[in-house]
Amino acid sequence: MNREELIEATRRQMPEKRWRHVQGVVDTAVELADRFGGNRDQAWLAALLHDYTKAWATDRMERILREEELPKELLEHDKELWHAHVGAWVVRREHGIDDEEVLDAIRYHTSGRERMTLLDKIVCLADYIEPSRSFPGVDRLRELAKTNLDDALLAGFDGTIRALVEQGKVIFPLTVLARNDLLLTIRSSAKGNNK
Ligand SMILES: Nc1ncnc2c1ncn2[C@@H]1O[C@H](COP(=O)(O)OP(=O)(O)O)[C@@H](O)[C@H]1O
Repeated sequence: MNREELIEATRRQMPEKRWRHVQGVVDTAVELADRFGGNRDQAWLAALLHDYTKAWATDRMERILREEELPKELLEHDKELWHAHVGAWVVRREHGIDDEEVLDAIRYHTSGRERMTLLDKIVCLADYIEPSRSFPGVDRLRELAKTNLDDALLAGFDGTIRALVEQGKVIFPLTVLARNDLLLTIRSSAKGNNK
């Protein structure tokens, strides 16, 4: 399958508004890859496929989550988180995507994880700041993203965690682990710079 066919197959999975979001994430992820020394082909592919099953019916995703080798604890958490792992599984199966770094960036684009790779960070941050996103604080993230990937992503996770607490929602713990890990990385690199 060539690039155009993959684009078309992805576009068919979702309504127009979500497709515009995906296009924004693709453009932003490639920009971030150029800015921070990431691989632009992997950034393009992971961003294109990151929301592949986002618009699928919940029961379709649930069936895959239950029947395939996917983390069962997701079933206890917000359904919003399911499409990331299910999407990675589906694009491997349907399109033969076998680049594990790309698949991980898809799997962890919503929750984050500890020790995120550069590609994970690029896709996750692009998802927060692509041009059609509007939420309180998004402009601050865009500003931070001009110079510092980790600072911008940390601010993104902080905002997500804060919003989930304010809404009284259960927090999928990987986001807290991702946030703590980033914070410690930022602090230790600041100490290193002061030596
Ligand atoms: N750790 C978490 N626990 C629970 N819900 C979360 C967590 N992280 C993100 N979410 C929720 O997942 C959703 C992600 O939505 P959105 O960013 O539109 O999806 P996508 O990342 O696929 O583009 C938001 O509703 C957000 O509150």
